[in-house]
Amino acid sequence: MAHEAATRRDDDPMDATDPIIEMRNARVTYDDGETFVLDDVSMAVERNEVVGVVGESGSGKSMFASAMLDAIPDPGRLSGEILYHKDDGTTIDVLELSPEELRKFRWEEVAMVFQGAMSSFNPTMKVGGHFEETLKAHDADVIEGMARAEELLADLYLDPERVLDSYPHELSGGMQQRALIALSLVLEPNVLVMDEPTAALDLLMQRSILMLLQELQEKYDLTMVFITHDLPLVAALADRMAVMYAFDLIEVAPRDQLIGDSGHPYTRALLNSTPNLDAPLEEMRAIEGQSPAPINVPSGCSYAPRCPLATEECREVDPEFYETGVGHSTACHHWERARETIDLNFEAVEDDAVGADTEDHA
Ligand SMILES: Nc1ncnc2c1ncn2[C@@H]1O[C@H](COP(=O)(O)OP(=O)(O)OP(=O)(O)O)[C@@H](O)[C@H]1O
Repeated sequence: MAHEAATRRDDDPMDATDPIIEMRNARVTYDDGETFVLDDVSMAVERNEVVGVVGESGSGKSMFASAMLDAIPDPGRLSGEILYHKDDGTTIDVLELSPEELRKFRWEEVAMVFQGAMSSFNPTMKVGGHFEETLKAHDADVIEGMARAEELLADLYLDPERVLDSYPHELSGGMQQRALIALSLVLEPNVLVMDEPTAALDLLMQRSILMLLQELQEKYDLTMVFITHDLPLVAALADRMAVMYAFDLIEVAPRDQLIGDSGHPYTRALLNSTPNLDAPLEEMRAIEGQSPAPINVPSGCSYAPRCPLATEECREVDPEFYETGVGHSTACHHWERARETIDLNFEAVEDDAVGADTEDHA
């Protein structure tokens, strides 16, 4: 068979030389295990890398992000293992932390920023109050911490004095979101997990924030996990990309490989359905059919009912990951045929695309 040359992988956690977070067989259920909205997901995140996680709405991206911090919204239940490797070489088993330990972990090691800053801020408290309250709650030195807050706000091209002295509603959406990113970093976490952090903002502000995140990542050696449905947006920032379909990862690869040489028919369809300035409109193709609800996930490959290459094998055997390139894992029995027969019309994203047209940060 065509794919025999590839190594079949049974070790789900993707290879990593210096992982900071390892998710092993993570599952989330809201109905005592009848259905799963995160279904046996394993992935390692390398220290200092930027991982972009993409997928259609409802594919489980938020569950993936929240699982890293054991922050699944109630009454969801998370099982599996989340390991966090500290700088000092010790390892934290996140799902075994006490509520108090978890509270510290979430700000001091791994911080999270969600879409819609407005709902994260208390509207009756000035922005400066949020920084002070956070520092006090973690027994941090407030004077030192506020100096750090000012530096972070300035890093994000905000006027620290003005922003700290403002109520959240006095700031624009883009300023609020940047203030929230500064707040999430005030306790010097190593990892920043962002779930659609720019979704509510206009295109220019999205690009601008991405450029600032890139600068922050370099300045503070951050590891970033960026969740979005907007593939071109995160492709401009990510070192590695992961694609989710039906509550599971289906492909993980270095950014350029995922965009230029993906092996999964779904990833290729996703790329071809993405609005792209370089591709003629007539080449843009919507993905036919719908992704399954948790109750209807088919057996075998969950993409098989929509896949032009599906065979009996796909309907019967859920594909493991195949190693389809260096650091490139693809959960498809027919990855070689996908590359041969499904043409791509998505042009690779220029690295400097993030910086384009972003002079006005305010
Ligand atoms: N509180 C809940 N109870 C039951 N099911 C839920 C709950 N929250 C989310 N889900 C389900 O979990 C699945 C995954 O949701 P998730 O929010 O992770 O998707 P997503 O890919 O982030 O989508 P979006 O891009 O729309 O935010 C969906 O089918 C959703 O309906």
